[in-house]
Amino acid sequence: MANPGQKVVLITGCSSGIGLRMAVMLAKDEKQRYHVIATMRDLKRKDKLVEAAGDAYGKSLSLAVLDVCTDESVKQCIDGIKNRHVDVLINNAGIGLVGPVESISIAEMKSVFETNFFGVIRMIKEVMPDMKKRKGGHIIVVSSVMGLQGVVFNDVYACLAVQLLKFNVTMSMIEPGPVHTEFESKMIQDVRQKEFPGADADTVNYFKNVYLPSSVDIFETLGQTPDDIARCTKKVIEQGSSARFRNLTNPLYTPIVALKYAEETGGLSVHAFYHMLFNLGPLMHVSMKAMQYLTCGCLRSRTISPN
Ligand SMILES: NC(=O)C1=CN([C@@H]2O[C@H](COP(=O)(O)OP(=O)(O)OC[C@H]3O[C@@H](n4cnc5c(N)ncnc54)[C@H](OP(=O)(O)O)[C@@H]3O)[C@@H](O)[C@H]2O)C=CC1
Ligand SMILES: CC1=C(/C=C/C(C)=C/C=C/C(C)=C/C=O)C(C)(C)CCC1
Repeated sequence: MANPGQKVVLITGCSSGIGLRMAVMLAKDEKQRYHVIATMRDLKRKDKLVEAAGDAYGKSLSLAVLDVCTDESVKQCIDGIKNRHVDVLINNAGIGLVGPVESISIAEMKSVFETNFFGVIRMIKEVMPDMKKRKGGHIIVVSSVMGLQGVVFNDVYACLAVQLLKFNVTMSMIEPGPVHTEFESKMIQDVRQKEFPGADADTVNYFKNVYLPSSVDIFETLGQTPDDIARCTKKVIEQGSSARFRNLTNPLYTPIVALKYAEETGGLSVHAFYHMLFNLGPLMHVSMKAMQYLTCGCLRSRTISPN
């Protein structure tokens, strides 16, 4: 149970990766400011978290079952918290899916939306009304640099941020680029097992032999650790109501995002990505470094640095 003065932080998807490291970092806060409710859909996967939490387990860190895809599971978890009081909600649970669109079934795509989109909405619907009543709270969404392309989602989040300001509830997006977690290994394993039915040989070839090696290269050159993302998120929590809405975590990735805003038709980013992927190939990470150099690191200040 939280001590008086401690903020109750609920995190989804804590069995691995970013959620696990956030839970541990906040529970071990040197000033003991947080009580973390680390949730996961299957408690059989708790061992890594319990081990990493050490002494904090059972004190500033407690465990609860929560599957973001089920209304009942979400309700049961929140009802199980004293006064349903959550100060900081961190929506972290999420799954990835790569591959040519024609080879992916609608059911598979729906499962991504069910987790990454409706999972977040489900959590917000359950927790936000109490925050509005209390006139305080912070909702954090671990989104992605890839989310910056998804205008529809961003509109929904932006609208919520404006409305919530009126109730003193802060909304923040954390937008990491590649991070070394199970996300990456699950993606590679998934691709190995699949045959991509419905996609033509050229598409499968570009996907497997051009995109995937480049993607692995990008993870190697730019990849952050889940601790980096946890540190950024801790900073955002500590900024309270002055926290920014968008928080890019990776200064090396900012030039890529900047292209999108530098030229409003989208032509610049489409052609730059095409060139990087199909013409530069193995030299791509050199061009990423060059872009960083050309922007003189001045975009660094536009990120929430983990350091
Ligand atoms: N790694 C990366 O490069 C990046 C990741 N992100 C985002 O960061 C977040 C965390 O991912 P990351 O730590 O990297 O990946 P991991 O695969 O290591 O962790 C994902 C976590 O989400 C959980 N999860 C999946 N489905 C559900 C569900 N229905 N209910 C509750 N929990 C669920 C998983 O639990 P289980 O063990 O039960 O499967 C796991 O604990 C995701 O939202 C992802 O989209 C954003 C940018 C980059
Ligand atoms: C191949 C390739 C790219 C790959 C980017 C990757 C692989 C980003 C991964 C982000 C992740 C994993 C986000 C998770 O939500 C760039 C840099 C766009 C440049 C063009 C070629």
